[in-house]
Amino acid sequence: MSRRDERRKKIEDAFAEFRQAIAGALGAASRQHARIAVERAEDMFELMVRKVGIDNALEDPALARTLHNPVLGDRLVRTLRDRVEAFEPWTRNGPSGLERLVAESAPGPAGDPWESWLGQPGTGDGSTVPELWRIGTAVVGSAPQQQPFPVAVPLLDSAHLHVSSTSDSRMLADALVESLLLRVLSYFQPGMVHVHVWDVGQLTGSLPGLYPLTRGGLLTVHDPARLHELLDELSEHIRRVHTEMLVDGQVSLRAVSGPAGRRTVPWRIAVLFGNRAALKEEHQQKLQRVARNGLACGVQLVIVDVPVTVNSPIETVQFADDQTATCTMTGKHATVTMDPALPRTMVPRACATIAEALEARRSRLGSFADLLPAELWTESSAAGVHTPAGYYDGEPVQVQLGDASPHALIGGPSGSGKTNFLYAMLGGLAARYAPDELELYLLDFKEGVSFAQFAPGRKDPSWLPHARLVGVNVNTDREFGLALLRFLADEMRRRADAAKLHEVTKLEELRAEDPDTPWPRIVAVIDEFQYLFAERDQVTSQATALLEDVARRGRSQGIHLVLASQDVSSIEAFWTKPAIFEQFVLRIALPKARRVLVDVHNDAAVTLPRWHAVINHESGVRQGNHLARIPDATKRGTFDELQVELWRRRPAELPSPRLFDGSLVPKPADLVDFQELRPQSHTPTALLGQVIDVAGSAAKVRMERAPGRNIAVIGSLVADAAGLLGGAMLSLGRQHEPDGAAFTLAYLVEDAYPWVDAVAKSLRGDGHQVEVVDLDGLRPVLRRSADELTARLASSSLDTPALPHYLALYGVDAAHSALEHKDPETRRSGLDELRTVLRHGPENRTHVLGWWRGVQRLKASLPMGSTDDIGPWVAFDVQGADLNALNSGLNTAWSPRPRRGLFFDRFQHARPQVIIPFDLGQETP
Ligand SMILES: Nc1ncnc2c1ncn2[C@@H]1O[C@H](COP(=O)(O)OP(=O)(O)OP(=O)(O)O)[C@@H](O)[C@H]1O
Repeated sequence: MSRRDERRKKIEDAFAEFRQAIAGALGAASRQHARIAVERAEDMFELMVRKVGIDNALEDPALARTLHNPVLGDRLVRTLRDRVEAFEPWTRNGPSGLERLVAESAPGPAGDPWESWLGQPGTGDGSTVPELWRIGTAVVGSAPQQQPFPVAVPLLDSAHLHVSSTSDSRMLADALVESLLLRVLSYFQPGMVHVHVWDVGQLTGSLPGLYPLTRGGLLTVHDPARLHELLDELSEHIRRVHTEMLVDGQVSLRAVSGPAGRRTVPWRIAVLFGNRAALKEEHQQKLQRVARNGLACGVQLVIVDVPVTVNSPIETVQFADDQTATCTMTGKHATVTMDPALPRTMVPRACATIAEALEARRSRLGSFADLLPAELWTESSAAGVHTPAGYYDGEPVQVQLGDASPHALIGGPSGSGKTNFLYAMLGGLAARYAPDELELYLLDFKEGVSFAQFAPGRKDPSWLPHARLVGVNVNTDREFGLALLRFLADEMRRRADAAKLHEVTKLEELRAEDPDTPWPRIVAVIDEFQYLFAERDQVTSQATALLEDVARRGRSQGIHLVLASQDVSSIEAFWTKPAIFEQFVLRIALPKARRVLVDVHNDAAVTLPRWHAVINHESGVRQGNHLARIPDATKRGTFDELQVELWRRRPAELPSPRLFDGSLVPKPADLVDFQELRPQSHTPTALLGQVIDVAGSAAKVRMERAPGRNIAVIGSLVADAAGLLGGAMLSLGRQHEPDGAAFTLAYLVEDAYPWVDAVAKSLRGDGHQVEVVDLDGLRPVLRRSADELTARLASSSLDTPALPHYLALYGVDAAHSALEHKDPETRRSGLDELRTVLRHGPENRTHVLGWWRGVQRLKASLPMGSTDDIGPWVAFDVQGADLNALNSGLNTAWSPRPRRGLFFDRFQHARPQVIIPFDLGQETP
């Protein structure tokens, strides 16, 4: 073989080898390709099956052949196995777990089949609210086993409900809403849920089965053209809840009622049926506002076929044409089948039963006893006090005194029931708050004894443990109102000081910072308060200033005023004092009350039926009106029984309330100040009667060794003067040991003798030396005293202690003519001697306590009419102008009134004060 052939063969072999190699390579590649192609097809198959879901794939006719391709068998098995694995926890626990959960979260009518509850009125009082409400059952279509599980949705405080349907499934949507409403209505006590229905298409027709509820006011059907009215009504309700209930920073009604509290404001469920067309923009906005704020205020929306977007929790149920539904609660993979609709004939019957039960409840509820809590004295007054005072539609209507409504104004003509209202309110409060949480100061200017019940009485020894002061018959003693206001202002300052010390500003904070000190809220009631402002005088101007102070600053110190009046003009006068009036946020108008509410725009009181009241926590504007029927709280077996029960529970150490009865005149021994007098070495104090103050203190004059420490009583009536002089002498007697002082009693008018005699006997009974003289005997007494004093003055023995000597002269002016007579030897008259005693006596412990029957008569006894020697005086039936002659510049506007004296001690007082002289037991002549 030529070298050339040889080379060619090599080349050909090489090519053959190459081709073989190529062929081999190509063959391998195509095999590889075929394998990859099969694998890819299997992957694609698996992907597709997983994507459409194995359950769908199995049912898809287009896939039927592919699924039976043996090549893909493995993948199918793997997918099926994976699905079983993936669903395993769900299959094991899901449906049964949900069953359990729904049973727990949707108890009773919220979740049970209708057979067990439909037709029976509910009993829930709102203290517990089911978290879920059952609507049907669902299955997860993609699950290996189609185990059904219950489906329930959140409602009421938790979420609104949005239902959308197609025209074929709308009936199901209606049935769903009806079932849910009946579940809710049958869960709670009748009256706790009010339903509003609006249907864009029809005035009647939607939810016809619920119509019997309209009878009890539980269902309101709204005009299709007036959606705005319904939405405004709901907004107004939300606003009210915010202003009246969520006043102390709570965020929702649920938070206000607390974990165990009964709901006092009924839920409002508004059902809106649309036609899938969008609402007008204006309605959209209103609806969104209601949706946003409603849940916290017990307003629930159920929106059917109204396209909305709302920015608040909302549950959606979407019906498909095939009558199944999906809902947000279960997600789109679960297919929900609604529970069957409630039996058509039973729904109206069930609703009628609910309405009847409500009516029965309304007629049953509403007595005084219903105002009281199940347990007495359990509430804290830290943030304020509240109580129902009446009923509207069988639901309690609350009154509140707290930061938001600090003070109350009550108005109504005579006989309209103001006193009864006060009893209802005070009963409710006293039953809720223990006496260390709430103190009451009760003052009635009316003649009569409407508050006397609260204090211990002769027949009924019980008293209201919260009452610290009860004032009755104070009609002319306006000073007593002043004293109460002054006491409140002082207490307010004391609280403000304590708050400052703890670096807080409000009572609530002070209580938290200082838990060991009782800081009760104080409610001060003044019935017929207009008497306080009855005259143009100092009492009125002081009362106005004090009232303004307490009204403005009492709010933060837990001091609340409740003022009642039947008098329109007094309330009108109040309007002219806006600084005061504006603080009276709580207004209570009884039938025909005028000017208590905002007059022009709020005439609700005019048409108010008997025994009703408008309770308004918004300064009387119309939107704030709450009508309430007030139970009889004054008949036997109401407040009186409660008081006995509370009295039995009172803490042992609690003192009875101080009773101020304007018709009573105290005996010396009635006053604590008198009881506490003991013999002592320091300056004695004469008690002249009772000051008009909250503590019931005595009017006191310290009998110092100083010029002017005599006491003058001016007036025409012996009873007044004798009560005063006698009380003073008896009180002085208690401060000296027997024989530690000399007492002279001179009756210079006959009428005074019985009093003088009684006082003398009493003093002698205590072991004192008492000299009793008549007109004739006075002169020697004066002479002796004057001589003694002159001698002491001359002998510079001024500092050696003299025996105290008290001369009570009854009717000094009656002795004038006798005293004017001059002694032929000494050329001194009795008057001269009297003047000597008045001038020099006090420094030597000789004090004159004299009664003159007029200012001029008194001045006639004094040298040149100078009143220097008379420090303290008490005037009875003397006009203010005459008194100015005693102390120029005093400018006293004093209108005399029976058994009251005006007391002034220029060394002690800035202005005179009214006192009640003692009753010394003598018949008034
Ligand atoms: N809610 C009520 N239910 C039944 N009776 C009532 C009710 N309210 C008041 N009464 C009765 O009406 C009468 C007058 O009531 P009350 O004394 O409370 O009125 P008032 O406005 O305080 O009148 P006044 O100012 O003249 O004292 C009383 O006999 C009382 O028992």
